[in-house]
Amino acid sequence: MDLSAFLSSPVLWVVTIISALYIIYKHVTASFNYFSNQGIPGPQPNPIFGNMWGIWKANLPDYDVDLVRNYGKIFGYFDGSIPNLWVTDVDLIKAIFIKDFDHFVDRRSMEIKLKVMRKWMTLMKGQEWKDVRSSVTPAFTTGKIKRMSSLIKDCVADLCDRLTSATQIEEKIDAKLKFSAFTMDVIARCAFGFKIDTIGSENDVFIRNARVIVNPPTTRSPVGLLPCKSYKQFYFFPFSFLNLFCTVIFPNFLSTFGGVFERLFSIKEMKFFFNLLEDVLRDRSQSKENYHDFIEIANESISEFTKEVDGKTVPMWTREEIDEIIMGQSTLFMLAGFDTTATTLTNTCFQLARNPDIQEKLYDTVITKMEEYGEVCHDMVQDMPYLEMVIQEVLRFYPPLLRVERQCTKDYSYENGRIQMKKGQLVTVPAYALHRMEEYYPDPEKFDPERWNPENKAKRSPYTFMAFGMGPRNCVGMRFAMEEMKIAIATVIQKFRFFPVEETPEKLRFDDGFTQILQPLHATLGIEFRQTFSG
Ligand code: HEM
Repeated sequence: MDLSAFLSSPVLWVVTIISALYIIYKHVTASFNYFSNQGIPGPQPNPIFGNMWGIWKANLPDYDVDLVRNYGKIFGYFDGSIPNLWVTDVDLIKAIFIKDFDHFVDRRSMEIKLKVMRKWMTLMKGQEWKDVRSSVTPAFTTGKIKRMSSLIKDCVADLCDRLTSATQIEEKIDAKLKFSAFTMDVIARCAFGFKIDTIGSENDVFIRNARVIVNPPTTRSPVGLLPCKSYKQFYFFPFSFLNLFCTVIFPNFLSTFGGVFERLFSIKEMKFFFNLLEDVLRDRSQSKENYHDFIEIANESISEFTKEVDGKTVPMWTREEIDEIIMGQSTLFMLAGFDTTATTLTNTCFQLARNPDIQEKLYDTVITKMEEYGEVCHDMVQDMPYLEMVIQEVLRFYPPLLRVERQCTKDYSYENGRIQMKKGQLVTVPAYALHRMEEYYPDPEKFDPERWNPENKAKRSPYTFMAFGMGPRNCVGMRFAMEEMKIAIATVIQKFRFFPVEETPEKLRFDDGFTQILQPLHATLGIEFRQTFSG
């Protein structure tokens, strides 16, 4: 047989294809004994997709609860070929997130080199993340947040005007829409130094651009996620189909072709916000005015961050780097702080409508504190333990981010080698499922703020609550979010009463799809003005 006949022979083709398939199969399943070799249980993975086949058919919160129920507190899962240890054991959570954090500094993320976005704290890794986080953290101390509280109060006053109009028109509201408009207003004023003139209007240029960025198309169809405006999935927890494909099934794809994907981010809506911030920073460099917003406060804290060079203390960042870090965190503020906060406010009002006794108790505490403080303000909401208990219970019941993730950054051994983790493997704490474990929260489907009174709280490990994550890489905006939510709830509850109407569901349902941020559906609530309110 001559060479060309040999090369075109059907037998050779069949043998080649079978061999190639065998090699691919071996490659994609090579890690599948990673957990079983250590005696760690878990669902059986499939080639290519690991355990992720079919997640788009499931409602993620229920999916996570079922997995934990079926496989226990520590089990192995495969994101494609990447081993991912799911943990709801409090000792192991403590070890990973606090004690041995230096082995778990990063989250899984793609590398972005594009200006501004490369400074998004959620995506950064290693030492660079530590430096940026350390310089931005002082902007979120209680004192600094108190400075921003007057801006939040202005936004709450506008929210109350819009709710008052709603009581006059229909006596019911789409709570998610109303609170989304409010949180967008807060972000515009605090993070962009911008006042939205017509909140809720499609014609407002800020809202129009923001909507594209914060409302990615979530759908059950993987193809529907391809347009890639779904930053949320990218920057937090890679779950869009494209991301699933790239980071999970072919983990090296993004680092190799990351540049192509960067361009997908660089859409005109994102540029609108960069340009806006550039203008604000330019104007402010020549202004002596005080603004009391995040831009001003972050500028102070980042500029004050120093390093040692040749025994001398010098500024850590150049002016250009400071501007880039501010712009990065301000745009991230919108991505990380918009939906999480709007969703929690919506869920709080839903629970208050469904639990009138809790709503009345909260109302009474607000009225009592009003007598002491005269107005809803930073000091008043800091002095309202019951308000804090209600919000904590809402966050337990519905943590807006379903899962908290870390990537192992250097090999790790837990309990003398009982569990071995290799660099690159993932760790997931399924916050929603953790918060529904009977062992930690008896009768978990009961909404009960009393779980958070000092006596009950002291009986529980702090590692059973992961709504804001945990440890040095927890939510940097937690104090800001709590301040915003407390001022909003205390003010709104003092003026309005929420109640269920025909459209109000018995239990909140959440959007299906890949997104890991809970999206409440049909949160229609009745609302009425409180007769007793004299303000
Ligand atoms: C109810 C509101 C919020 C919730 C439930 C929430 C929750 C979370 C969670 C679970 C994480 C991951 C933490 C971890 O990995 O341990 C996180 C990270 C983060 N959040 Fe929030 N968040 C909220 C509001 C905000 C706000 C208002 C901002 C901005 C001011 C913000 C900025 C961030 C940033 C920048 C990170 C990444 C931190 C880092 O990588 O160092 N969040 N958040």
